[in-house]
Amino acid sequence: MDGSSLLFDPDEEDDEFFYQGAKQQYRDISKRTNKKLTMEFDRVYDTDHTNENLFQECTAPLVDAVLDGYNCSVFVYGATGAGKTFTMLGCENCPGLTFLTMRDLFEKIQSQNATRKFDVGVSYLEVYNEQVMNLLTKTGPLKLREDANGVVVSGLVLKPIYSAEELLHMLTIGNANRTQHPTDANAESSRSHAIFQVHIRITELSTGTKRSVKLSMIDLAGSERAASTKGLGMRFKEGASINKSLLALGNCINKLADGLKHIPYRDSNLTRILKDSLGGNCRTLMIANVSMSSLTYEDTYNTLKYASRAKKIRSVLRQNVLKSNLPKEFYVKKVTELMAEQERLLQHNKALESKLAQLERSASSSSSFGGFDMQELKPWYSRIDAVYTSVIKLQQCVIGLRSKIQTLSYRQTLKKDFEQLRKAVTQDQRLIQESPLFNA
Ligand SMILES: Nc1ncnc2c1ncn2[C@@H]1O[C@H](COP(=O)(O)OP(=O)(O)OP(=O)(O)O)[C@@H](O)[C@H]1O
Repeated sequence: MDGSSLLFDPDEEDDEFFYQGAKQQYRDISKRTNKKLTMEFDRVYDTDHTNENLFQECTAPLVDAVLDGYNCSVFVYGATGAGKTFTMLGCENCPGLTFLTMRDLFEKIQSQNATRKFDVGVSYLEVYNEQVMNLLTKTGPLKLREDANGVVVSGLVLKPIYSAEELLHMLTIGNANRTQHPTDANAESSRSHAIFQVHIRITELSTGTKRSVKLSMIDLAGSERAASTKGLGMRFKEGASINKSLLALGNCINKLADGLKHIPYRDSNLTRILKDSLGGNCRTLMIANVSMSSLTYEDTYNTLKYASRAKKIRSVLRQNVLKSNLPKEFYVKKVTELMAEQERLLQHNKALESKLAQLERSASSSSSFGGFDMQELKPWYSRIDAVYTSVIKLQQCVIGLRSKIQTLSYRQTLKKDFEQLRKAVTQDQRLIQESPLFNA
């Protein structure tokens, strides 16, 4: 309909039927009434839009967020044949979101090389029939386990990457290993969920601060009704497994949207792996692919319903900062600098205050406010406010740094005590060994 709303199942334009010049009102009782549902989304793209449009508006901002230290995930969801893989991978003339996003990521990394160090590693997994496989090495099934950092894939080794070309090469290898089988709905149907992840460790060269972030691109297998794909045997098992994991995903989305505490991530390996992309510390973009075909009417309706529910999920984001190994001297220097800055601002503030007092004095003695009108005074007031705000911020910073120094001093004292204790013990041991009693 427009850039952010969509009309599902609109009224069809019926040919009007006239009898003897009069329009006839009729209703086909065998026909289901149209749902005519208007749905609101952050953005709706129609058939004129390209993957490049999607990249510019949706995933380019995520690359900036990743480089600012936030985990981000993009996943495509929809009925089989609706265009999920096309959105993610595209074709030669119309590259998909993964290619465009990775190229942008590496360009931005290159432009920041002077001030930051980047260590990049990738993994490419597929969940096929509930089994987790490594698409880069064609190995598996891999086990999932949970630790303090969340769900971990046992035995998964990240492949270090040094250029955008290498990264795209890995993507090609993984795609070639992905499980695909023809269905009636799609000749090249992806029968597994594919999860491409780029893990980046960012080190700020000036401060040594480290951040570890993750960008995940997830191409889900298509939802399908068994009847619509006429799957038999293995294909039926595949379809059932896909639907089971998508059902588990739908349940998690519903519960997260309702703000519930217990989310059944453990119901499938797909939801276990996506745990931090759905409800964790992650900015998540969900792309719902829908087709205009009436063959996928129910699937399209379900996809849109899930997308509407997913829009309600709110997560709390934290920047991923790892501890920095900075010496105590760094903090001492920083405090000294901040205190000098604070002193300068205080002096500046005093000067502004006395200027203001002078103006107020002349204002009280004359109606013209000492030659200034109120409009001229306003900027001075806001400058004073701004200086006060800066002073307060600096004071908070100084307090934080002082407490860090105290902790470091305390640690140093403990270290010294420990050292003395160790020496004393060594000496005692030596005395014992040298004693005649010990040698007897
Ligand atoms: N925007 C598009 N422009 C041109 N071709 C498209 C577009 N979207 C999809 N297609 C074509 O439609 C077919 C099905 O698309 P695709 O494989 O991406 O569907 P899918 O949702 O990933 O399906 P499945 O879940 O079965 O894997 C492919 O041949 C693809 O090239």
